[in-house]
Amino acid sequence: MPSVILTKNLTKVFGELRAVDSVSLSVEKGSLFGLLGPNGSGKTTMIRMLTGQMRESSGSAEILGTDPAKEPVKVRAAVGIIPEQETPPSFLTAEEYLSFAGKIRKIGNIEEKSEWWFEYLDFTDKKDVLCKDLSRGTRQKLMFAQAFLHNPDLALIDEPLINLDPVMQRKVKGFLRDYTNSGKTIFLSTHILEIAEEICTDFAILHKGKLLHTGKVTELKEKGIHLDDFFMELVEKEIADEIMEGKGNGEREVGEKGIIGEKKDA
Ligand SMILES: Nc1ncnc2c1ncn2[C@@H]1O[C@H](COP(=O)(O)OP(=O)(O)OP(=O)(O)O)[C@@H](O)[C@H]1O
Repeated sequence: MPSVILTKNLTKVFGELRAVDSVSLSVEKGSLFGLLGPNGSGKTTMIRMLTGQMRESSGSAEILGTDPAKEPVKVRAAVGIIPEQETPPSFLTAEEYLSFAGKIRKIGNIEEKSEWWFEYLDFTDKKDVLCKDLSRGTRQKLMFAQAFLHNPDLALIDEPLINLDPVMQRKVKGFLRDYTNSGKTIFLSTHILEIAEEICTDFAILHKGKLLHTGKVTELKEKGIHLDDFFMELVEKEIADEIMEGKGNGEREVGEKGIIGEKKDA
């Protein structure tokens, strides 16, 4: 399978902090890829670099064959993006915002497509409401619609389900699964492990900017391991290694009852 996202030693440094630290990963076409990590582990910084919103300090990335640092506008035109802080312009109504997003992306039949999204995500009654007066969940629906309006080959979405009610979450999860089953790719950042386990095909775990593991969700399922147990043990082991500074030798054995075994190369 070809890679739609490829990073090599991608790094972002803020002063003394290595927010993303030499991350090399590959995301295959058609995958629903979950980027998992605790608060502050570097997920949003990764997405910002991959979408050309932020330049890397070192290393490189390729998105659909394009370097987002060199051609950010080309990358942003091709992909769908839901940024972490959803902020549709406050002075536009929901309908005006989708129309504006459609014009920027030069999408035909924008009224018809917007109508479909209003109905699909069940917020037709809010289309004339100013974005500033929308609830957080409705703003998230709007950001979701704008990201998928042009049917992108790749969407990078940062915590897209967090403000949605259970009924809407189920609908969006189904949409994401169908979307990737049709050959498109989703790169999803979340710290809700249950959602990742339920819908993702592949996952990567970030901790303090470092890639601790990448793998397939089915591999864990076949071994009867829950993603949250795997995640907790891996992150706790990393923290223990940090405390026992200098002791780590690259092995990640976690004792008799450990589920991780040894560290897999990223
Ligand atoms: N512009 C910035 N300047 C300085 N530090 C930053 C900046 N952006 C992010 N950071 C720091 O980089 C680290 C990674 O932040 P990031 O937002 O990427 O994490 P995250 O995994 O998305 O977190 P969360 O799950 O809480 O949203 C954090 O320590 C954060 O404070």
